[in-house]
Amino acid sequence: METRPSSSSLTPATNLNLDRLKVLKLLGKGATGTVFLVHDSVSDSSVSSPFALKLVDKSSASSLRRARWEIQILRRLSDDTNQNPFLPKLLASSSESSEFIAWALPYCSGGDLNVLRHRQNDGVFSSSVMKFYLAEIVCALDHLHTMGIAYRDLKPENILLQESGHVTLTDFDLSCSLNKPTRPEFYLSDPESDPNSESKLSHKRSLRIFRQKKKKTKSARVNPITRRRLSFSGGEQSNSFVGTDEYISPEVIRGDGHDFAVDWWALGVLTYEMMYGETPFKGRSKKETFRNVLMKEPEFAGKPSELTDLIRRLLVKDPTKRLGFRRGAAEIKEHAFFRGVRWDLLTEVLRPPFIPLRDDGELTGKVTAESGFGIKEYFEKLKTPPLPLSHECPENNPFVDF
Ligand SMILES: Nc1ncnc2c1ncn2[C@@H]1O[C@H](COP(=O)(O)OP(=O)(O)OP(=O)(O)O)[C@@H](O)[C@H]1O
Repeated sequence: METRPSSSSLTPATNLNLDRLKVLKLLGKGATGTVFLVHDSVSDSSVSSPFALKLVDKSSASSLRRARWEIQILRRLSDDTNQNPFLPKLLASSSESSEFIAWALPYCSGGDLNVLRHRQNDGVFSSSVMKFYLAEIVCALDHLHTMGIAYRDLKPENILLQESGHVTLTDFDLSCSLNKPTRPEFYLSDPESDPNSESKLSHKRSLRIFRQKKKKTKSARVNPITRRRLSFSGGEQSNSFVGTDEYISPEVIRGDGHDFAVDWWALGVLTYEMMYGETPFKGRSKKETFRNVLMKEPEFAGKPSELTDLIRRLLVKDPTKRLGFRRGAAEIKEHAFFRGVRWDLLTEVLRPPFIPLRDDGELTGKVTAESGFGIKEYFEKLKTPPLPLSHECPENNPFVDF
């Protein structure tokens, strides 16, 4: 009998049976969850449709709360009749076992934008590559904001590349539900001001000099800051203290209450990092980073350009004066840097700058249905002391990344 591919037959209503899933690979580990590439050993024994499975250990009450919230957001995104191509779909979730809460997502085989940036010459993207990724990210944020969701965790590590080379935002546990802004101009698309700046980039040359002037500091941006006050949903603003140090906005640090404009601030930080290979406000400590976010203006190497103008307008400390505050994504889409982008045709017309190589062997060769580990077995194994190195065979051992 022909077996049905697993991920294509999953729906958000499907109840995943964790006992049938086999781990092919560890995809990542964040502050709350562990993400595996898995396949269903019964319905997909030939490993034709593997998918990503995020597992969260239920022993931490806050992780559990955040996991349930993330599933709720993903379900909303999946139920939306007008699905956005740059946001993930919930494929299925498992009924909660005593130990885990788990859900399935489409596998993004291209890794994340942080890894991709480090593979570039000088560790930065060209302006045209940035335009492609930023346009897709703006579309994804626009869609979330239209649904009343502030994302609040934009950073390169959370921007994954699909097999097609297009982006997908991931990790929604810090997002929150807000009422849509009541200011009427938010819904207008009237670009009375054109924030154009005509000068050209002489970017890479000045980048080296600029970097020499800056001190190197250690990266500490994996763990989101814990909430001061839990508020997943509420009114027009949220007061919770969330985000990753270098991406956090001034209004969040001040505890002023914040809204969708925090995502446009983070877009400014992201754009800066894609351009210069480092974030604009990073200090030697969290305290110094926060002081910089509140007080320091971003430094730009080289001549002013449309790109630096965009960043400058996004990194305005006062959220009410920030690009995107008044009319949302429309203001950003109208910026000169995005001139020529066909926003309605992003998925069809543009050829993504990088297409992940399809490594079939990775999925079906070295680790097969027979050799894949069960989820529970995987975690059990982690609790036992490792074998001496001489007994390990790294090529076939999916635990090596741990
Ligand atoms: N659908 C996917 N396809 C491929 N890799 C994925 C997928 N989802 C997540 N990952 C990988 O797993 C990592 C951790 O996932 P995620 O960010 O959702 O976990 P988290 O515990 O919520 O992280 P954080 O510490 O940022 O809150 C990601 O950075 C990415 O490398």
